[in-house]
Amino acid sequence: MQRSPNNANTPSIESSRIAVSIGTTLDRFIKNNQDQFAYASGELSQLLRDIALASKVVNREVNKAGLIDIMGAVGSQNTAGDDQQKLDVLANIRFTRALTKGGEAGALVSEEMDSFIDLSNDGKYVIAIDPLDGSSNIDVNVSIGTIFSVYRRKSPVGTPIQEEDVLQTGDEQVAAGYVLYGSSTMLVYTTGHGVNGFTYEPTLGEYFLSHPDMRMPMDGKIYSVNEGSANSFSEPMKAYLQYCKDQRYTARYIGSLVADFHRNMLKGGIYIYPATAKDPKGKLRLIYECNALAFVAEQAGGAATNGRERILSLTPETLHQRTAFYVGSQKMVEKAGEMEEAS
Ligand SMILES: O=P(O)(O)OC[C@H]1O[C@](O)(COP(=O)(O)O)[C@@H](O)[C@@H]1O
Ligand SMILES: [Mg+2]
Ligand SMILES: [Mg+2]
Repeated sequence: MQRSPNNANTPSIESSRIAVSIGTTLDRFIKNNQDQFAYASGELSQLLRDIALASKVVNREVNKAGLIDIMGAVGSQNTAGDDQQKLDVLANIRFTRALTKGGEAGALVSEEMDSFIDLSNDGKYVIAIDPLDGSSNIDVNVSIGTIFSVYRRKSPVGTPIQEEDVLQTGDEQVAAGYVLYGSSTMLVYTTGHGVNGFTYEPTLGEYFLSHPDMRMPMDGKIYSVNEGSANSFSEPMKAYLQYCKDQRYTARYIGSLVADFHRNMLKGGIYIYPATAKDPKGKLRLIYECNALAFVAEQAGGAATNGRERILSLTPETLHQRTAFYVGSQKMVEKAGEMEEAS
């Protein structure tokens, strides 16, 4: 690690992708890397700031979940048929409000909203969001997250939002990432120029660069699968699970996609939510869960498939479409794919 010439104590990393100092604020990092934002007109970077701001508000509520009345369900269900938790609804309000206020977003797609919102403004971007990921873990104080994808609208600004604007392939994302509300709160994102992670410092109310140029190990020894549904897995999936055990891999499953993904990105591993009897098309949603993490994974040197095809190449047909999801270290995703292909 080089030492920056003008401040011997500040570690700095020079790489072909970025020039940063650990401890750079998110705002400063965005400013310094404006050229990484497609079209570089400031709108996309402002969108990212709006997402960061909303995540700070949600973080504040998550941190005191046991003290304030945001535990439990609200009594309604979302399109996926999940019981909406109070924090699902609250997080959806916070992100919708922040993204609507900014004016850069022209449309919003959310797990917690049946159809997309056309903001009828001059916003050039379409945001797809899972406001609160890992809802089953809210009341038990286990890490949860937020997942977001940003697309550029295709229809002309000032005209109604069309299906083509909200049903884009993952390869068309211009930015994507997640927020992890864990022992610390982190925001991790990519704009197609590598992946960077920022840790939230609550007393200063700022995100600081803590994980520059994140790389996912090519191989790993961790597998994350809900084995409780294993009886209804396909034969190739059962075979891959047995292969993981024969290799003496470690089983780790938090039940919050963002948290399982983040761990495997740092340590090397694979997360799989395959097709099951209960969810024959898989459980996770292509547009606001899988596309974002697939973009981050690939940008960090990992891979993401539905068992056979690249997630980012899939063309969605409906907003809340589900898919089987295999994501993580390249060699592990390839191995699982080979076993699928062999069947
Ligand atoms: O309880 P299961 O079937 O293992 O499913 C857990 C998965 O479902 C999810 O909770 C779905 O996400 P939401 O909480 O946003 O609906 C993922 O975070 C998690 O990986
Ligand atoms: Mg989710
Ligand atoms: Mg959710």
